[in-house]
Amino acid sequence: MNVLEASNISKVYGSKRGVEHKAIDNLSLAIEKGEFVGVMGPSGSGKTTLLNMLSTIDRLSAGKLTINGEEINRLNKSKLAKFRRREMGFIFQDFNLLDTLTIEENIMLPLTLDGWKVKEMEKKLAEVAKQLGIDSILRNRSFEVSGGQMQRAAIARAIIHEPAIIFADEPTGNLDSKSSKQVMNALSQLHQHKEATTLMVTHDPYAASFCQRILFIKDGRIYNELVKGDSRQAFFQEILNVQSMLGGDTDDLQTIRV
Ligand SMILES: Nc1ncnc2c1ncn2[C@@H]1O[C@H](COP(=O)(O)OP(=O)(O)OP(=O)(O)O)[C@@H](O)[C@H]1O
Repeated sequence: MNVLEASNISKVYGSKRGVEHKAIDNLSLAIEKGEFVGVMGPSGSGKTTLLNMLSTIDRLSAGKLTINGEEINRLNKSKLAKFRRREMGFIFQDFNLLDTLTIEENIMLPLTLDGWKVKEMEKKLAEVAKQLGIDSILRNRSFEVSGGQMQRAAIARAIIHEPAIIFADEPTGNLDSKSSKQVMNALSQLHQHKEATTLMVTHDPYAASFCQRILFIKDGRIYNELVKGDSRQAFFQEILNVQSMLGGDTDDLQTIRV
């Protein structure tokens, strides 16, 4: 079953001089339930635009987007806001935790906004905190814990309401290699044991090697697709090969830490 289906979607940006720029060009993709899909591509290829379109933050210029059976274009503003809150989880590069709240208050935020009972929230909190190995920091504030712990708390917040799909934007972008490994292990565990469906945009080939499938974007179109076999190390090498064919971010090639 497909959780997300995008058919012939495009995004056109206007410019000050009236010249239009097609950042996403007639692109189609589908994500099955439980899949962990990565999106990679050189700078300016359209990754952020695609993520914003698929996560309903940006409207499509053309095409059709269906998530969990719901055609997004047909939802009005308030229904879309509710749909996004219930059916989507977000993980950002800079964690986006509120530092006036404790870690546990941050994690429970999606449930608080949805009016859950305290007992039920606490039960769910205990479950996700255990999964992500952050039980011991729940009473701390975000500035009292490490980057890796902050990101694992952000993952807990993204999954606590069991959304249909999780969107992750460069989740390891602000982390050292040890924390990146913990965060990517946590995400792939969720994918393996909880059937969480995830779309992750990343420049980091190491992080991407935890995905099941990578879509490479160039000039707003899908340039190539890689599917992981049995070995993450071999997949990592294949990702590097496609990246070098695509050109662009030479910095990415320095992230060799299989
Ligand atoms: N709001 C906007 N208005 C006009 N053009 C835009 C806008 N946002 C992005 N673009 C253009 O669309 C193209 C795709 O940009 P996008 O940010 O999606 O690329 P990206 O692959 O995420 O890049 P990076 O890896 O550097 O973040 C670029 O040419 C960019 O200049």
